[in-house]
Amino acid sequence: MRILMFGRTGQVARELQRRTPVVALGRDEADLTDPADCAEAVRAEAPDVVINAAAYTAVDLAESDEVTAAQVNGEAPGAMAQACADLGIPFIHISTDYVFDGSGDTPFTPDAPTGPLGAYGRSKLAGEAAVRAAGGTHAIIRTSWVVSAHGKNFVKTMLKLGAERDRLTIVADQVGGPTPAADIAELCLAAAEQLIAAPEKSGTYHLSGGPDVSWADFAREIFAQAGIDCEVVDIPSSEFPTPAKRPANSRLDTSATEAAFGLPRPDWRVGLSAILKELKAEQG
Ligand SMILES: NC(=O)C1=CN([C@@H]2O[C@H](COP(=O)(O)OP(=O)(O)OC[C@H]3O[C@@H](n4cnc5c(N)ncnc54)[C@H](OP(=O)(O)O)[C@@H]3O)[C@@H](O)[C@H]2O)C=CC1
Ligand SMILES: Cc1cn([C@H]2C[C@H](O)[C@@H](COP(=O)(O)OP(=O)(O)O[C@H]3O[C@@H](C)C(=O)[C@@H](O)[C@H]3O)O2)c(=O)[nH]c1=O
Ligand SMILES: [Mg+2]
Repeated sequence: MRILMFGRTGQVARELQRRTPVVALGRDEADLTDPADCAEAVRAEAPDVVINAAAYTAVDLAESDEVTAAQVNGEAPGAMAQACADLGIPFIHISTDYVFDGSGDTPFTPDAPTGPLGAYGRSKLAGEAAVRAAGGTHAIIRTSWVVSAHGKNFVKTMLKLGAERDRLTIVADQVGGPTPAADIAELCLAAAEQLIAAPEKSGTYHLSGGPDVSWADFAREIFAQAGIDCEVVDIPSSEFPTPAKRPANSRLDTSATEAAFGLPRPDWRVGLSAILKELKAEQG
């Protein structure tokens, strides 16, 4: 299976490259602010499958830079998907829990109504629509709270802040599933393989780690596993003002993913322990 991937340095992009040979296009080879260039890259490589692991992920920055977010997260995936549809190859795309409005307290199923609260979520929702509109074989994998040993994520932030401070205030009224980038990479590869053989599996799927947890409780588990002595104090989102509003309920129903691809919902506490081990090994 010859895989072309957009993204090289991101969390999911790195985990994919650890698992299998891929042609990975970094920003220098394909800039997602130039959607036509991305489509041309697909046609030039003519692979068996394309995975898009690149995105504009700066949630707060997107509020004041929505034009760029819309190009990178909306138009570029649409152009990639159209090029894939023209070639008759599957397109694997990653989306987010932030397409939902965060209402209620039950997990969102893939067909639940969307309603993004901010510019990042709107741009990702536009990307989903463009991928579907291209009409080709595709998997849109919505995930949440991505963590890994590399790049920017909540685990890395907590390890840094926890070493500097003996007390942190963390929001406790946003609940979701932390998801190791490694598990997303596994699902992308399973989906790529299976969509080639069974294009009728095209559709939108959810993957998040379990159990669902608040950011505050996630921080507590990070400190417990890392052996860091830092008190976590629960606060409401109103006490942590940010440019972008985040959904209170980020729970994703992953049952259809398990049924279609045979991958069980990952336990993020196991993934977290692997991430901490990897970081420790790197520090020597
Ligand atoms: N991070 C998270 O918590 C979540 C992420 N997701 C989704 O998962 C997917 C993977 O996310 P993740 O691995 O965390 O992302 P990262 O933020 O770790 O990496 C993003 C990647 O996109 C690249 N990129 C950004 N802008 C451009 C551009 N204009 N042209 C080319 N490349 C660009 C970055 O390149 P460079 O290094 O050069 O900046 C980087 O390689 C994305 O679709 C994201 O929306 C979904 C839910 C949660
Ligand atoms: C650093 C810090 C954060 N927080 C809160 C802010 C926020 O609600 C929560 C997590 O902060 P982050 O900045 O990591 O969150 P954020 O960047 O919004 O993470 C999101 O990224 C995008 C790309 C996604 O698609 C989402 O699934 C989600 O992972 O923790 C505190 O309450 N106290 C703190 O000291
Ligand atoms: Mg962030």
